[in-house]
Amino acid sequence: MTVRFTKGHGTENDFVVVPDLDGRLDLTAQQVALLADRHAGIGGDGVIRVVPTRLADEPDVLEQAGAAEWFMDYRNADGSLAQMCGNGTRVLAAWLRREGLIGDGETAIATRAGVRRVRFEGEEVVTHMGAWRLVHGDEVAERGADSLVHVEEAEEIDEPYSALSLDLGNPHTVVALPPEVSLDGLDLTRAPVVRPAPREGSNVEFVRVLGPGHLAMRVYERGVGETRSCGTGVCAAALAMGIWSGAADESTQWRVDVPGGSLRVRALPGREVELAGPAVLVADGETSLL
Ligand SMILES: N[C@@H](CCC[C@H](N)C(=O)O)C(=O)O
Repeated sequence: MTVRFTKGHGTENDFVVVPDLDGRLDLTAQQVALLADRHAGIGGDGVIRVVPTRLADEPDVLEQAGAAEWFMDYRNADGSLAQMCGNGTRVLAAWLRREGLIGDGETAIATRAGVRRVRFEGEEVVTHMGAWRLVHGDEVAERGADSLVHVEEAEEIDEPYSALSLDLGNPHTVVALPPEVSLDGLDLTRAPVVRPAPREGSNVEFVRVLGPGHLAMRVYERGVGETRSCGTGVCAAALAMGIWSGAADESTQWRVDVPGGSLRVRALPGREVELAGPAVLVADGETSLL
């Protein structure tokens, strides 16, 4: 079977966008992994199947059909499902606009984490990322943010870093690197170990403060490995920094530099957050699915 695809990226977090406008494409995990394979397939950190929300086969998504015409069916490169992808929402919106399926105004996109609103602002695309929450909220309030979650860079390195777990629709664990540890020097060829182990796994972000409201971040994405950017991860990193400094609930803004570029994060009142950055459509083609 042959499918149409577009390769796109947001700060070099890259995706294979596969339109499924009549909702007939039942992508298996193996097919996704092959599409995402950088040697044997098209290559990407994830695959985005674009499907009308009313044709989605997941009840929680179908419920969003009245609010959002299009569903971002996001899969990680290993074929696993993910609830949300911040960079993916911008690339999907750029693709929908180019295809004439949406206009220039704000659009709503259904995701497994609920509806996300996306708008175009000049060269940038801005996503309202919805509500965020602290995973260990009550304990953080009682015991402070530092001692609850630990991350080891890899299994055999036994110097854990203190971390904070946040839910952005998908799970994140953020480490503020101690000053003596080099962000560039981290070995992210293997998955960092999070303790206690989150039930559904976690994306892990390592962060360094570069200046007021300015961070640098590297990320190990669940279901992928190290990627050059992660939109939900950038939001989690900025918010964690805000929590550690006591400013996450205010209208604070951050610039977060990642290996693939730079993104802007704005904390909104009511524990919501917004992400802004580029979206690039690189190439179009056809490929066969085995
Ligand atoms: N890169 C994405 C997040 C993709 C999903 C993630 N790997 C997960 O499994 O939660 C982003 O830009 O947010």
